[in-house]
Amino acid sequence: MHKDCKEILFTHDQIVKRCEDIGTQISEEYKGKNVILVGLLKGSIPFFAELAQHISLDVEFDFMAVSSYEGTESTGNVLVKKDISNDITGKDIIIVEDILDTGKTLHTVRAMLLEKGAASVEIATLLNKQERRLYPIQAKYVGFEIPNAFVIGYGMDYNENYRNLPYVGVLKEEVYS
Ligand SMILES: O=P(O)(O)OC[C@H]1O[C@H](OP(=O)(O)OP(=O)(O)O)[C@H](O)[C@@H]1O
Ligand code: HPA
Ligand SMILES: [Mg+2]
Repeated sequence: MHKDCKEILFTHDQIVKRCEDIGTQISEEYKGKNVILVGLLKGSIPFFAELAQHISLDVEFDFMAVSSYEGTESTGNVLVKKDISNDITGKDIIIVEDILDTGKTLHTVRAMLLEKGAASVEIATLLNKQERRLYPIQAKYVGFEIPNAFVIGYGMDYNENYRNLPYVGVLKEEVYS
């Protein structure tokens, strides 16, 4: 375990198993539809890559780069650094995200994709931190519910570090306090 990690919440094996479950569910629920998976960079990369391999449908990939966090706090400004590149008019979108925390990011991005003419926009998130929610937004697919702690690994960072850890863990408070 990394020295800055207080405890491991979910191992790599547990995450892969949830990706299998969610991938199977999506494959059944979207049968016959043209789905576009929209990954939010950077945090979603490992979850996106694993989940996509368990979806047995023809799917398109697209990506947005959005960020709003400095350290452990949201700035409240969702900055779009890269927008999607495909036409999504009339398409069924699943946003693939690492974590749903205050909900500001997904609330903002979902509205943007609907504004561009998507037929439907649902959310698949690896983690849901319900206790911190400030915006009315819900994920259709959730890997795991987590308590109110700052987590790292499997794509998630603190000041751009720890994204490459193969597990999800809690960051030691002494690292950021
Ligand atoms: O629900 P919220 O409070 O909006 O928090 C969730 C968002 O915060 C993180 O992104 P971040 O801004 O850190 O960008 P990153 O993916 O590049 O790390 C995370 O990847 C989510 O997109
Ligand atoms: O707990 C978190 N960890 C990493 N990034 C985040 N973005 C929102 N919440 C978190
Ligand atoms: Mg981040």
